[in-house]
Amino acid sequence: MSVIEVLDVKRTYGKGRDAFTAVDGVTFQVQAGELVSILGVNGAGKTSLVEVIEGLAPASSGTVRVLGSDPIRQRAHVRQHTGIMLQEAGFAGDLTVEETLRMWAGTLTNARPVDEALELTDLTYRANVRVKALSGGERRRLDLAMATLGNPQVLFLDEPTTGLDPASRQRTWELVRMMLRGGTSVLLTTHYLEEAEELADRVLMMSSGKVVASGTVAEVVAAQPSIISFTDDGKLHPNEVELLPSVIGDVREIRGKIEIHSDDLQVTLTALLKMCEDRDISLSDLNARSASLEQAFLALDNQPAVA
Ligand SMILES: Nc1ncnc2c1ncn2[C@@H]1O[C@H](COP(=O)(O)OP(=O)(O)OP(=O)(O)O)[C@@H](O)[C@H]1O
Repeated sequence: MSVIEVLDVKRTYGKGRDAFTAVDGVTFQVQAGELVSILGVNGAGKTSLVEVIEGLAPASSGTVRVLGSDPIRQRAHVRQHTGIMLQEAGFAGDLTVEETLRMWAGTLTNARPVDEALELTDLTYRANVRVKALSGGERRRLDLAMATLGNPQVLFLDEPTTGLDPASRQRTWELVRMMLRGGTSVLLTTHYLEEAEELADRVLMMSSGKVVASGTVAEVVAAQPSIISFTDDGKLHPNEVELLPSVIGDVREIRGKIEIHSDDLQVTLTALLKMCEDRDISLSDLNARSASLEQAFLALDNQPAVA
């Protein structure tokens, strides 16, 4: 049994002529210990979908099961095993960080020690500070400490690292990986594509309420070309560059820099370097990179739905 099962879910706002379908027939599953990341431009329908899975709003049609239960009708059972980190959490500003965590721990059946939660989110040194005095990033870390305090089987993370410095972001990713190793299933929404590349077992790209691509990062990125760019001081003719093996599309010149796309990075790069070696041409600013999730994201947005 999947931990999260979403079957043909639709969510429509308003009625009649004003009706607007924000989620339009989405189906997917999340297995135990798996992290699935939902990606999409602003307004794609991510929050509208995740709210339904969290049991915060009903679907207009379709079914959702979390740990085999309906997240609205069997809310008590589902909530007991779920951690939710929303974009904006409402904390009592006058409580300290530690008091906030202790109060929350008191409501949970399987809470980790508060000291451990502080340590894992790097908040030990802020334990006695009132919540209203925390910086934005520290507040975000407190959100994460609260969401993971009960060792949940299912964890919802909505933009968990927005506003975090690079070191705190790494710590957050470590904590998420630790939860995954412990068997927690995670549903992550993020605009930070490197975060999805780092953490996601599978990604789900949404556009206009529909899923337009899904699979592992490697699968979603596979259709995109690799990119090689360099400066050659005009020694190579665009035609001969275009004829290198596995080059696809036109050769582009951007501010004196040549950019080529390849569907086999190793083959094209080897041939390019051989040609330069034979003719004693030195390339400056040489850069070669495989396709990124960001490239796939930009290419896939506005494409017709596949699921
Ligand atoms: N209460 C509402 N009433 C009417 N339309 C809504 C409502 N909430 C959201 N929408 C619309 O539904 C669409 C999807 O919104 P949603 O917030 O789910 O997108 P999102 O992918 O989470 O965007 P973002 O990345 O900006 O958070 C948007 O066009 C939005 O304007």
